[in-house]
Amino acid sequence: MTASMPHAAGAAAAEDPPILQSGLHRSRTVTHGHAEPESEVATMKKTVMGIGPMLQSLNVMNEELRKRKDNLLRDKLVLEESIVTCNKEKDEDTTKLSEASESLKKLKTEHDDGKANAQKEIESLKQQILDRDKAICALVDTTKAEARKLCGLVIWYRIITHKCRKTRDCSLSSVLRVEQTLRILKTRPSLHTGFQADKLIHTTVRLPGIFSPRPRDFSLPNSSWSPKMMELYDHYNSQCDLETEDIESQKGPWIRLPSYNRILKYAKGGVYLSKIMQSKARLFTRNVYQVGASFEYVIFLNKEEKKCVCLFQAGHLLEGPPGHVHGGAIATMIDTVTGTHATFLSGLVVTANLNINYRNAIPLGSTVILESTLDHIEGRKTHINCKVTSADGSKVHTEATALFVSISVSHLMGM
Ligand SMILES: CCCCCCCC/C=C\CCCCCCCC(=O)SCCNC(=O)CCNC(=O)[C@H](O)C(C)(C)COP(=O)(O)OP(=O)(O)OC[C@H]1O[C@@H](n2cnc3c(N)ncnc32)[C@H](O)[C@@H]1OP(=O)(O)O
Repeated sequence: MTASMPHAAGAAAAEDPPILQSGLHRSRTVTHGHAEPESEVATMKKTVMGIGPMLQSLNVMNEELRKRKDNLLRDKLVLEESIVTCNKEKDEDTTKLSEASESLKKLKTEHDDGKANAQKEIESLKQQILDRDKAICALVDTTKAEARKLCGLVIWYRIITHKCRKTRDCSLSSVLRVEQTLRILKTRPSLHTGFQADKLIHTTVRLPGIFSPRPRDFSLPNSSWSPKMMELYDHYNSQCDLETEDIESQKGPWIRLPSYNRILKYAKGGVYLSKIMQSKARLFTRNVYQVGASFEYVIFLNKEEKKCVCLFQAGHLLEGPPGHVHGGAIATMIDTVTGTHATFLSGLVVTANLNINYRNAIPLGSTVILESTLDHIEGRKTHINCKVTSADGSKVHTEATALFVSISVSHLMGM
């Protein structure tokens, strides 16, 4: 029994708090050691008295721990709840994502289908354009005779109507002749390009008297031209061969280009162009009858040097900054001269790009020279340079580069 005592005491010591342990230990020692009992009791009492506050603090600690445990349990519950909510949201998001990717897939399919359809439409339109071009080429190239006949009829019709107007000949035979021509023209196969005999006749009939078969040539000198302008004109004009109907017979280096439609014949391929494009409209620069008021100019072409020179005198209608020429009017002249030049070099063209540097303002009424030179031709593109200088060449007013792109007749008709 005694042998097992220390073991039991040791086990109790392991479970009890340290102060309690030391008190018990001492009482055991006292019992076994036969020490003075009274003092030992007093010590024991003291020890027991000390245990009370210790137990109290232990209770407080215990309470705190319990509270912490409760809090942790509550937090755990909250976390569990939010995990459930998160999982729910995650599920919802996954569903939404799959729905979105589904609709995206649908949209993509629709887009691809639309694109394929558009591509098909583009192809078919391209084909239509090609067919239209082919039809025009067929007419222009293979049935020239037919087209010429058509043009001949138009011209004939114009002459008859003009004669009738002039002589006030309203006789039955004249009316019948006109009617008959009209009928023939209307039965001609019209191209799918807006180039319709009907329209042509309509335009011709309704043109006012000023558009006579002999239009005024605005490139000829008039009373508004300054002495400088006249001097320069004489200089270039003296180097021109006389203009004749047959361009092949013009042997001089310079040609003075008349202002009206007939100049188309000088363009590359223009002899035929001038026949199928019977427009009587003029460049807007030639639409002011009051001499000296707006664009007074003449263009000379040098076939050998492949360049153009334009003598230009700006009138008061072209005022921009006080006393000076408007930049747009200068741009117009540059476009006109380089455009004419490019037409001569490359046939039917349109301006694709025009870059202008205005260096010095041009005084109204002064004479300037626009010199247009070929930079290079690259496929459909004709690059032209242009310089505007004072009449004596001492001052550079403007410098420009222009790009012209060759177009087909059908492009022009469809523009
Ligand atoms: C001299 C003696 C002979 C006398 C003859 C006298 C006859 C007198 C008769 C008349 C005188 C004329 C005097 C007046 C002149 C006035 C002219 C005007 O004011 S014209 C109206 C304003 N211009 C337009 O309205 C064009 C509108 N634009 C178009 O129609 C097109 O955009 C066009 C034709 C320019 C191009 O279209 P696409 O589809 O046919 O060709 P894409 O492939 O786009 O271009 C072809 C090449 O050109 C380039 N290009 C096109 N536009 C460009 C740009 N703006 N800048 C740079 N490059 C461009 C491209 O990059 C392409 O080059 P890559 O073949 O690839 O090397």
